[in-house]
Amino acid sequence: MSDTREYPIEVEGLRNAFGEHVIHEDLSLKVRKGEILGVVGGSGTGKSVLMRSIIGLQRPTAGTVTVLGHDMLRADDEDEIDIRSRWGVLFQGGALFSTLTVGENVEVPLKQFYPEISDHLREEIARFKVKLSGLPEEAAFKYPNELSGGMKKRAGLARALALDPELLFLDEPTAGLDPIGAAAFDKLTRELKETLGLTVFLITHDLDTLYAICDRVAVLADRQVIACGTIPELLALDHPWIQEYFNGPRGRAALAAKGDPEVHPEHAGSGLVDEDKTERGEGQTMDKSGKAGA
Ligand SMILES: Nc1ncnc2c1ncn2[C@@H]1O[C@H](COP(=O)(O)OP(=O)(O)OP(=O)(O)O)[C@@H](O)[C@H]1O
Repeated sequence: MSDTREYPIEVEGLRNAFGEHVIHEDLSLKVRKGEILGVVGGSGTGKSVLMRSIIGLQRPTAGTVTVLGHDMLRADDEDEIDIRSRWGVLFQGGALFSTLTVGENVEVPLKQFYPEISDHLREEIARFKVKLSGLPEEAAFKYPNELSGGMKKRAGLARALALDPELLFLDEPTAGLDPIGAAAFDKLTRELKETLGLTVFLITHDLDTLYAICDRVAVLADRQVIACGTIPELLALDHPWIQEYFNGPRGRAALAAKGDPEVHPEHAGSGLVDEDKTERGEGQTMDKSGKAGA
């Protein structure tokens, strides 16, 4: 059964370090059910490490990560299998097995999590996911090296969707795609989110993607999520990185392509303040620089 909690992903007080190199310190983030959350930040700020911490590929040195109500750092094997079967991940570059066809790649998680499914049904499901990802059906029989960059991304997406996930993690899905291919991938992501009711954690450097499909954007800097909100909300902050990013020449071009980012009614009230904490009287306020204060 699908999860009904408001925040399927909750990260609190996260610390990640490689030796002396501290990547995250007291980082907190909540992802709302049904949203596409864009995650941005300069190169090396730890966007991928954050994603890896959430999906259990990176063990933090402190903090808690709760996914679909499960404490990821203390989950037993059974819990872990359950949670892993409820998310799909598209890694940078697609991470397809080069010796398997696209269809066989999509079958991998099906075999792993549902070994009892018959070969015939598994192949049918894989072909359906290939089509769902916007590839022609015959792409299921091709090997990754026979595909264009855009097709590889879609093949990776088909595999991420294999288990009908509730959560979808996308690490720079439009990197390396031409603008038309990138826009088509964005549209597909949005459509899939809406039709399948997905919650999407999307790491990107692509401003067009942020404007086109993200409901909110989390900004990583100074080892933390320094702000999280709609683009209009972020634009109201005068943090230097945020201003340079969204109001620099590329940001303005992306904005012009999209039109004025008015606050959508569904975003009203989705402020930068942690509403739950406010209710509990322990709210953080955000000063205009986007820094969380007491
Ligand atoms: N396994 C690892 N061992 C040591 N250092 C690592 C490891 N993984 C990541 N790092 C370091 O952690 C920092 C954050 O890396 P990460 O890949 O999360 O950055 P990012 O924000 O995703 O960057 P980019 O936008 O360039 O992809 C980098 O300095 C990186 O070198």
